[in-house]
This record gives sequence, structure tokens and C-alpha cells, in this order.
Amino acid sequence: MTVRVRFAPSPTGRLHVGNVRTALVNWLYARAHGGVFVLRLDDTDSERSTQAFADGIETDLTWLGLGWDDFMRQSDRFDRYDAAAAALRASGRLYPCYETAEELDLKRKLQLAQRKPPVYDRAALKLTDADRAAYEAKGLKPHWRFKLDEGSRVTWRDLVHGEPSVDMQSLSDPVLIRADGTYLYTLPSVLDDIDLSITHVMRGEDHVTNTAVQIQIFEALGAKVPAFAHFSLLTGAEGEGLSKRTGALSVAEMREDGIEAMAILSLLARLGTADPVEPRVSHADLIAGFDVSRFGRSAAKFDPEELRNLNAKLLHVLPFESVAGELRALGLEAADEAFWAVVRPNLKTIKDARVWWQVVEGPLTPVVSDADFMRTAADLLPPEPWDSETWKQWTTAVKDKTGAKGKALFLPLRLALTGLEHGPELNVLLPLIGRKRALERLS
Ligand SMILES: Nc1ncnc2c1ncn2[C@@H]1O[C@H](COP(=O)(O)OP(=O)(O)OP(=O)(O)O)[C@@H](O)[C@H]1O
Repeated sequence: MTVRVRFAPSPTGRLHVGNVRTALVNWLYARAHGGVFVLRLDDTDSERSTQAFADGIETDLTWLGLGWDDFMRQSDRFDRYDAAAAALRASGRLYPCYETAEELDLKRKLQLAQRKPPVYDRAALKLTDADRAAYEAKGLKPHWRFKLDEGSRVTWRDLVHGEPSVDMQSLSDPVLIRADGTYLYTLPSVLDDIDLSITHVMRGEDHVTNTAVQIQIFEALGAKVPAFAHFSLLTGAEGEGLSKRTGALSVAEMREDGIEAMAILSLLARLGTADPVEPRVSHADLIAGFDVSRFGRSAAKFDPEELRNLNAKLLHVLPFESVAGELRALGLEAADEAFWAVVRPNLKTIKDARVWWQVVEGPLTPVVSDADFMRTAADLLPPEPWDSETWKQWTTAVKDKTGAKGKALFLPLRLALTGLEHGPELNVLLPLIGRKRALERLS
């Protein structure tokens, strides 16, 4: 059996890290099992879904390297949903209800006052044809509820949650179709999963109750029920919930800030597991380290500070080939492997490379406090070619001549050569700066 999984966001905002964690576990599960990863846009809500957000989701996934093998868009499939709804009506599992929101609210309040669970009382099932005709004559349109098989608990084997079990008597028959004829998420999602032959539905814990309901819909439609995995939801660093609509912790913003896709993925692949977070340099590395059984049920916090630290750690080990494109995009076309090897231990984000490129290439304003000292140092600069020994030879000569040592020797030279107090090791930086520019800066 080929594993087939899907990531199904609604195009109502840019992806946040919680969405991406769900996309990532699906993608990794597909790749680790030689399976198929489907991107499905849940865009039945035409008021909040936009093409721009759909494009944004594709841009984000592509940038993250989470490519999809198949694509589906719910707004293309209303005929299919209508046909399935008709079949459910015919079998008596989908029934029309005419209560207004106010009436339902009142019912709930009464039930709560009587210490009863606020579950829909199925009054609509008792309506006669004449009652329904009377509602229609008043211009009322029905919403449609799925009749749950309330006799039993629904239980399933969950790759993360063990064996969750939902008491169906505690649930109201869910509305599948609103009075304006639009579909809620529940039914289209099941039909898409059936038609895409999805074998594993892997999503956030926000869907556990949906799953119990959807299992009954799969069964009512005579379809095979897929396996499920519900991952704990990621929160922000303070435990706050995430929503695409607020735009917080969006990957688009992280990319703007110069964070590496692999840093985001490395962190998300480990949050919610007991395994240590470590930088992964490639997708192949992530796949090799992936094990769905490592994910636990406790909520996991996403800390932007942890991401920034991991990003720095990752940059320190990334080979030049992995960043050549990014350096070009920053306008550093001539940056080469030697430059990368020298500067990468000093980077927090790739954007910092621009600072060091300017330190190497100039122009910069040297900081010179003692002109005589610099003149002496300039006179002692060895002839080229330079290598990583040159700095030591030169500073030893300057020390012997001037008597300066330690910080008093190195800091003025660094300030003159780079304009900055800190930075890459000068033994490797000096050969990149070269004799001509070094002389200009010392004088
Ligand atoms: N905080 C989260 N952590 C992990 N997964 C999440 C989180 N929020 C949503 N998801 C998952 O992302 C997928 C896409 O969900 P959805 O488009 O509803 O995202 P959302 O952020 O809740 O959207 P919106 O804010 O627009 O309602 C679902 O599988 C959902 O379970």
C-alpha cells in the first residue's frame, strides 16, 4: 500500500509555524515511506479565502523545500460534495433543520440550566412534511445536520494519541451544510480524503473531535477509514495560540528576517519530541532523523529566540554550496568558498554576511587612534602571497618593534583593518582583505 498523506490549509492567511509543523510531519512521513504528499487548499469559505493567500502558501512551502506530488482545491469540487450530500440525504443521515441561531442558543441555555449536556435535541427529526413546508413557505432555508450513530463511542488507533475514544452522545449532530448552502469543513474533507485515497490523516489536535465525526461519515459513505495522527498544537513562546489570520509567527516573516528554511525545519522536526534540537543541513538529513513515534502529546512552545540561536548554529556548519544562491540574492555575487569559510562562524543570519563582505571589500572607515603605531605596522606588512600564517608573522614583527602586546597590539590593528572591535579571526580574514586594502586602512 502506498502511503498517501495531505496537508490541507485554508488560504486565509500566511502559514505560521504550527501549520508548517503539520505540513512537515506529513511531508516527512511521505518521504520516509516512499509515499505521496498532497497539497489541498480548503477554500470552501469564499469570503475569507483569497488567491493571494493560496499563492503565499505555495510560495512558503516551495521555499521550505516541502514540494507536493499532487494538488487539490476544494472550490473545484462542489459537484462532488453535492452528490455525496444527496446520497446522505437519501440514506437518512443528513436531515434539514430550521432552528435559528437564537433558538439554538436558547435551547443550550435551558439545557445548561437543567444541568444537561448542551447537545442538539434532534427536534428537526420529528418535523413532518407539513412542518417543513410551512417553514419553507415562510422563506426559511434549512441547514443540514449529519445524524450521528450515537449508540457507541468512536475509537481509533492514533499514531500519536494511542487509542482516543470519543463518546458520541456528548456531541451534537454536526451541521455539514449551512442555510446559505455553503459547506463546512467536515464533509468536503472526508470526500477529498476518499478521492485522494489518503491513507493517513495527520493533523493538529484541534481536529480530534472532527475525527470521531468524520469516521462515521467515512462509514456512512461506505468508504475505508484512513489511519490518523493528531499532533499537539504548537503555541507561541508565552503559550499563546496561533492563527493564520493574525499573521503571528509566519514563515514569510522569518524568511524576510533572513532565517534559513533548514533552521525552521530543524526546530519543527524536534519540537514536541524529547529528542535534542540540532541543526540539520539537508532535507535528506531530516528524513533520516524522522520517527513519528517520537512525538508526544504535550503542547510544544515555539520560541523565536531558540530559532535564532539554531539559525546561527546551522550557518556555522552549512557548506558554501548550500548558501551560494542566498549570497547571490544578497548581492554578494563574488563571495566565494574562502569568504564563506571565514565569515560563517560570525553570522546570526545570512544577511550579516553583507557586513563582512564590506569589511573585506570596502569601502570602510578605519578606526585609527595612534597614527605612528599604524605607520610602523604598515611598514612591517609582509609581501604577498598571504596565507593564514601571515597575521602571526606580521603581529610578531609589530610586537618586537613597538613593544605592544596582547589587546594593546591586536585591538588597534583590528579596528584599523575592519573598523570593528569584533569579527572573524584575523589570521583568516587578513588574506581576504589583501595587502593593498590593508595598507590603505593602516595609513
Ligand atoms: N498551532 C498549530 N500547531 C500545529 N498544527 C496546527 C496549528 N494550527 C493549525 N494547525 C494545523 O494546520 C493545518 C491547517 O489548518 P488551518 O488552515 O485550519 O490553520 P489555522 O492556522 O488554524 O487557520 P485559521 O487561523 O485560518 O483558522 C491543520 O492540519 C491544522 O491542524
